[in-house]
Amino acid sequence: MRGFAAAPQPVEDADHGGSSGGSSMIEKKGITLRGVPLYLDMQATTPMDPRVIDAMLPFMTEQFGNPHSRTHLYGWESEEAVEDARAKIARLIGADPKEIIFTSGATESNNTAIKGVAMYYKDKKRHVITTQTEHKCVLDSCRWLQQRGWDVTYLPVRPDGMLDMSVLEAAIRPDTALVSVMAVNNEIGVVQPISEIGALCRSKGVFFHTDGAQAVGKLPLDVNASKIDLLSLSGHKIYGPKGVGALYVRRRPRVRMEPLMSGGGQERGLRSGTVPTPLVVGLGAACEVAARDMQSDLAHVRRLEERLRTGITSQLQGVMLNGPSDLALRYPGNLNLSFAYVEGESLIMGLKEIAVSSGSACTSASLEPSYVLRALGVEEELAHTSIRYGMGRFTTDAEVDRAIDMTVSHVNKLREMSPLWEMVQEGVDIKSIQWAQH
Ligand SMILES: Cc1ncc(COP(=O)(O)O)c(C=O)c1O
Ligand code: FES
Repeated sequence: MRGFAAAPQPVEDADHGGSSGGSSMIEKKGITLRGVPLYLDMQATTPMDPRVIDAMLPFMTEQFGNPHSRTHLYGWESEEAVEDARAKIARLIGADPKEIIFTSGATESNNTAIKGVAMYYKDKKRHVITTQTEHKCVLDSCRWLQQRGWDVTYLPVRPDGMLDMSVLEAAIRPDTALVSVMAVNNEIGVVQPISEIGALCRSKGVFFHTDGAQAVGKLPLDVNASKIDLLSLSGHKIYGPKGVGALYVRRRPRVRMEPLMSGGGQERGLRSGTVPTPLVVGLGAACEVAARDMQSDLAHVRRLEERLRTGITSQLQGVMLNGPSDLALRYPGNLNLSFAYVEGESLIMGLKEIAVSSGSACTSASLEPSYVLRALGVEEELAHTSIRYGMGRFTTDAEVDRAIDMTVSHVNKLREMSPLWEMVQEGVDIKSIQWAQH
């Protein structure tokens, strides 16, 4: 991680001549690690930027007032800080501050947008459209509606993860209330054609919601230019705190919705509950920094992605990219690769010294590999050996180089033990083999 003291420092392992003396063993969940793993999982969460922590601290100490207290200075200064944060979030996405609702994160924003809009318009419109590759919280919110009598269309995507505009257009009906399509996919980084979707939805009189958890603060996004009616964002994906997010709700043309939370009527009645000043201030600071640093952050992850991808593919055959290869269509901080001729579980277990995410089911309770990769048509074996490398603002060249070394040496080691790999080396066409059924 570069530059900042608060960012977690990787512990170099002895094999790579590290200087930080990280030979101490860590025992966790039955796995022995040689030190703190190298963190390349920025889609899961990001470390807080020290500038964000600095902004938050006063609101966890002296300035602890309830922002809704109207009768004293403690309340007034908290309210001022909350409104300042709201303006910073609005500025990042080209919105009016009045259109920003604070929530606990993108999960709540997505639930509120989808269920809230569908319930408000339920008498006239009972159809919702989304895609098969959305985040679980979007898919589950849609299932929730289905169980209560709504009709939901889950659109397929192309093999690179992109939504086909003609498929979307054909799915829109007179009773469609909402289209929900994420801006950037969390597993494969594909960037959906948000402006085209917005224009189509506006022309058909359908509201357009986008889950911007992986996009806001990382790629330029403007709610008016892209005709977005509702947008979800999350603090902890953009170097801000966990447990806070926001929902943008358009005022003109006005989007109406039922609140999911009953109570004191805060946030224009759409989200009752005391607004958590320190978290909201942190989100505001994260958005301000993101707006300022977006171009340099992007250039940084573009360079790292190129280094990582070419570093791995120049040394290994049989590596498949999941998602678009065109970097105009993929957020470069996300590189998702599948490794042929290795066994999924051994690959994941062997790479425990790098904190990455996997499309394999080894890491979860389900036995199915990633539904996102399956929706792209990735073969089951390759879905099992997929690794998502997530890079960000604080990722360094040295970390990427270690990830390349570890990946290459581990994949080579597994392939040396693989009879399948031996056959491939000998020129046998694996697909032509009749495997014994059992
Ligand atoms: C695309 C996407 N949507 C929603 C979420 C949920 O965000 P939060 O953790 O803020 O609830 C995530 C995070 O995993 C995500 O990647
Ligand atoms: S690799 Fe573990 S379940 Fe597929």
